[in-house]
Amino acid sequence: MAVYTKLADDVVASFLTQYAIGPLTALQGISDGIENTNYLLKTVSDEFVLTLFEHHNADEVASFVRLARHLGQAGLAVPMPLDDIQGVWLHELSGKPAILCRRLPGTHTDQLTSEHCAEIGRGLAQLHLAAQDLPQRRVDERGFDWWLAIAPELKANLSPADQALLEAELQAQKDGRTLWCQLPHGWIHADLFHDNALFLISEQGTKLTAILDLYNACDGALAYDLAIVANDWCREKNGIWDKARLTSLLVSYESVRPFTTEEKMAWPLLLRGAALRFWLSRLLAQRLATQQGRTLPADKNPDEYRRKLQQQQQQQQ
Ligand SMILES: Nc1ncnc2c1ncn2[C@@H]1O[C@H](COP(=O)(O)OP(=O)(O)OP(=O)(O)O)[C@@H](O)[C@H]1O
Ligand SMILES: N[C@@H](CCO)C(=O)O
Repeated sequence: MAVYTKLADDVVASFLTQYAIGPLTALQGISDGIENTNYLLKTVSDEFVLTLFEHHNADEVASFVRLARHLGQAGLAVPMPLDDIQGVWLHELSGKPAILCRRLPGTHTDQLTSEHCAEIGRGLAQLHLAAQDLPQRRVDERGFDWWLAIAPELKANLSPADQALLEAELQAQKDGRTLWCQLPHGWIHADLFHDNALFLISEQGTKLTAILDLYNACDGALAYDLAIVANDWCREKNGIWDKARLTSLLVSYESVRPFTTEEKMAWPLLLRGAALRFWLSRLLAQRLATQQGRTLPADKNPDEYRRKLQQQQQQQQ
C-alpha cells in the first residue's frame, strides 16, 4: 500500500524520457495513502512523485490540477504537475491518468503539537480564501447524498447499537440541513488529515511546507473542512480532544477567515458530519479490502471514527 499498479523500472525510465529532468536513478513505491498509486523517483536533477490515479478519469484530474495551479499562484505549497518537453502534463500509464510532480520538502509527523495545528489552521483558511474566485467546483462525492445512499448497505454488517448510532446521526444531519446550507461554501480540501501535510522544523519553529492530495477537493461548507481537520489533528484515536491543539487550530484559522454566527452555531453538527463521513468511507474501504483479500492499514480503522461520532453525540445530549 499504496502501490496498486506495479511499474517496472524500465517502464518508468522510458516514461521519463518525455521530460527534461534527466534519466531515472532510483524508483521506490510510496506506502502512504490508500487511494492512488504513488512512486518516489530520483533523477540526476531532483526528486519527483509519480501519481497514477486509480479512481479518477482525465477530466477529474484536470479539475484538481486547475485548483492546484490556482492555489500555487496564490502562494500555497501544493503539488503541481510538471510539463513534459511538449508542454503536456497529463499522461497515461497502465491505462490510468498519470502526473509527475516535484517532491515537496518536509516530512509527515504523528506527534502533533499546537504549533502544527496553528500552521494547518492558517494554511486551510488561506486555501479557502485563495480558491474563492475559482469557478466550477466539483460536487462532493462523499457528501450528504452519499451518506444517505451508502448507509443502508453498510448498516447490514453493524451491531444493533451501531445501527442505532448511525440512524440517529443521519436523522440529526437531515434536521440540520437548512442550517448547513446557510454556511459559507467554496472549494474545500475535504481530506486534510495530518498524513496529507508536510512540515519542516527548524530554529525558526514549525513550518507547513506542503498540503498534499487535493484529489477529494470539491464544493462544501468551509467550516466542515475545518471540522474534518479538527477531528483528525486535535483528537486522540480514542476520541479524546486535545484542547490546546483545538484552540490553536481554531484561533489560527479565524485569524485569517473569521467565523460567521451560523458557523459557530453549526460547529457541533459539522464535527459529527465529518466523523460520520469518515466512519462510512472507512467501513466501505474495509469491505472492499476484505473482498480483495487485503487488510486496511491500522490507522484507517473505521472504529476510530465510530468512537469519535459516538462521543460527539454523547457530549451534545
Ligand atoms: N509532491 C509530493 N511531495 C512529497 N511527497 C509527496 C508528494 N505527493 C505525494 N507525496 C507522498 O505520497 C503520499 C501519498 O500521496 P497522496 O496522499 O496524494 O496519496 P493518496 O493515495 O491519494 O492518499 P489518501 O489515502 O490520503 O487519499 C503522501 O502522504 C506523501 O508522503
Ligand atoms: N483520510 C482518509 C483516507 C483517504 O481519503 C481516512 O483517513 O479515512
